[in-house]
Amino acid sequence: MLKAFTEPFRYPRPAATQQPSAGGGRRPAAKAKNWSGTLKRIWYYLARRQFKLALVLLMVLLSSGLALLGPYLVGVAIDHFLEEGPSRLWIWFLAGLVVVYALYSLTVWLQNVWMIEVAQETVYRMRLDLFSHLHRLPIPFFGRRQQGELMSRLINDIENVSSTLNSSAIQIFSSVLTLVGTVAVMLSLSPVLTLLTFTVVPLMALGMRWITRRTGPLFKERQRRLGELNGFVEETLSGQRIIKAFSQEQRVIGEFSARNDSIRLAGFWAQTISGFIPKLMNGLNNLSFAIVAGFGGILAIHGSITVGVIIIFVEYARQFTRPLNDLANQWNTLLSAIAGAERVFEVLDEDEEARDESASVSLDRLEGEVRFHNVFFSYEEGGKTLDGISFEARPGETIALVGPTGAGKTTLIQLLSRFYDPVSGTITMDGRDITTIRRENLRSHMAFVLQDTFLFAGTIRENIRYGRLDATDEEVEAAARLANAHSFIMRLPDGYEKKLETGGSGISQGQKQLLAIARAMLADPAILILDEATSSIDTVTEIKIQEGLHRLMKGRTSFVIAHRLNTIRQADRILVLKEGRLLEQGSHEELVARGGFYAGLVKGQAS
Ligand SMILES: Nc1ncnc2c1ncn2[C@@H]1O[C@H](COP(=O)(O)OP(=O)(O)OP(=O)(O)O)[C@@H](O)[C@H]1O
Repeated sequence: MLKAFTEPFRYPRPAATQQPSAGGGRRPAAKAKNWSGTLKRIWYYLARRQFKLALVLLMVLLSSGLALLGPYLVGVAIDHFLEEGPSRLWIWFLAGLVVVYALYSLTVWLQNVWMIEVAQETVYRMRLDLFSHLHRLPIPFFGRRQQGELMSRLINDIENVSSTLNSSAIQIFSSVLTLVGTVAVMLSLSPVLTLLTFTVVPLMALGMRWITRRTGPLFKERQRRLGELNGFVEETLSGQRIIKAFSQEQRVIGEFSARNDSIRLAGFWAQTISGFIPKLMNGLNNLSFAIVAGFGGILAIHGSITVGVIIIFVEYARQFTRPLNDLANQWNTLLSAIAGAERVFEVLDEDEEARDESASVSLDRLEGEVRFHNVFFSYEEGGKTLDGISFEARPGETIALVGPTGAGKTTLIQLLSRFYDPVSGTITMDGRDITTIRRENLRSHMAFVLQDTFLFAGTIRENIRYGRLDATDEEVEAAARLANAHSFIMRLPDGYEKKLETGGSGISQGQKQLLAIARAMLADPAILILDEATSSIDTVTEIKIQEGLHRLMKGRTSFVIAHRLNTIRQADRILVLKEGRLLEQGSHEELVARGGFYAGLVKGQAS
């Protein structure tokens, strides 16, 4: 059976420390800011397409070899014709060159196509892993993170990795190969001229070091700020009503502007400084060209090298600095991709919701008997959010939870659904410790109807069917009838096919509640969690909701966070919580007769 719905409880804001059992603890940030670790993990993804990758590498090898062969042929041809004079061989040299460059283009094209395939597969896996992992993370994790920021990791950071793998990875690899090959051939032709060409290398290395030391942190910072901006945008868009209601538009725009500006600044400096790289490389390239031409000419005059070798060197000097240039250009892209990948792996390293014990069971049926045995719980070390709670709910009973704000009512429910586990004490269902029941199975026996009903973008029918995905249309409508939702649905222009926007804008608060009841009805759970609406709903809808709830609660163990005297009065047992302690429990009459805290509350409400 599927869970009716895990509504967004009002999960409070970040807890500084986690209960270990909550499973939200972060591992030491060893992997973050760890280059080799991050690259290894990217490799782990790439290695899934080993065969294609091997083909790519083969093509890169071939293309790099062909790139070396071209200029070599030209040099050999020049020397040949200078020595032997004009001959018919030129046709063959020309044909050879055409073949070399045609093969070069073919191998480059093939490596690109295959690498795109590998890259797309890699980011597909990464994205899937991250999304699946996000859905296995414990609830406290989401209290600590902004949704938009997480989305930015899922979309922007992975996109960053994708574009780098698509283009830069090959380029970097082929640059290294070309570089090694060029140097090897240069050395074999003229060690002296090679050394002279190398004189620009230390300058290049120094320049690059100076630049990347500055741009690396800037790119990373920009990425981080971009993630935060995403979070901010998401938060302000979802909190539109509150922002408008409190006339905070200008403040929000001001804050956005400041954040936007900080990204602009980080981006400006990162791009400006890294923009020096091509200029620097170009300058040094020209310098090496001049060195080869000048000194090569002198060597040729002295007869220690041929004109052909100079031509080869001029071409190779360019080939030698070009990969360096490419490497330098790709460096920034690589830096930003590694920063992105690190941010993805950082989330992947978050501990998942603690795994179910291997001995955990799945129950087909649950009667709905619930017991708390001396349960203690705290969000933070040393606190006492729940302080020795013990009570029993027999199958089918309605338990009302009352008490002042912050008393621990929501927390008690969170423990029941195992979003958190007690620090000590046990919670049992049908006599079985709930930690021995698989979480998914446990939650599938529960349904939630909360104040703030969350509806997904989709039709009304789809939203009700969320309670049980294999329900037929007839079952969906029957559930809606029982929930008193059918008549309002039929009055809508498209009836059950009416499309709702995310959050269910377009229908009223009361109607949303009726849909939530229908959804829970369809799920047919043994245990119900109800958070009574505090907002005022018109009397007719209110009666409909009460009727619907009444039918829904029949035969199920229901926990109601109650605000209304009516509900409380009808409950089989009322648990009165205050500052985490269970002050009193009993029926309405019993508690009134006792004349304690509850009796005071009732008097207060009555007056
Ligand atoms: N994630 C959290 N981290 C730290 N403290 C929390 C967290 N959630 C709740 N608390 C604290 O635990 C206490 C109990 O909160 P809880 O939400 O259970 O109260 P409640 O009785 O449901 O209140 P209300 O009627 O206002 O919803 C409060 O003091 C609250 O501040």
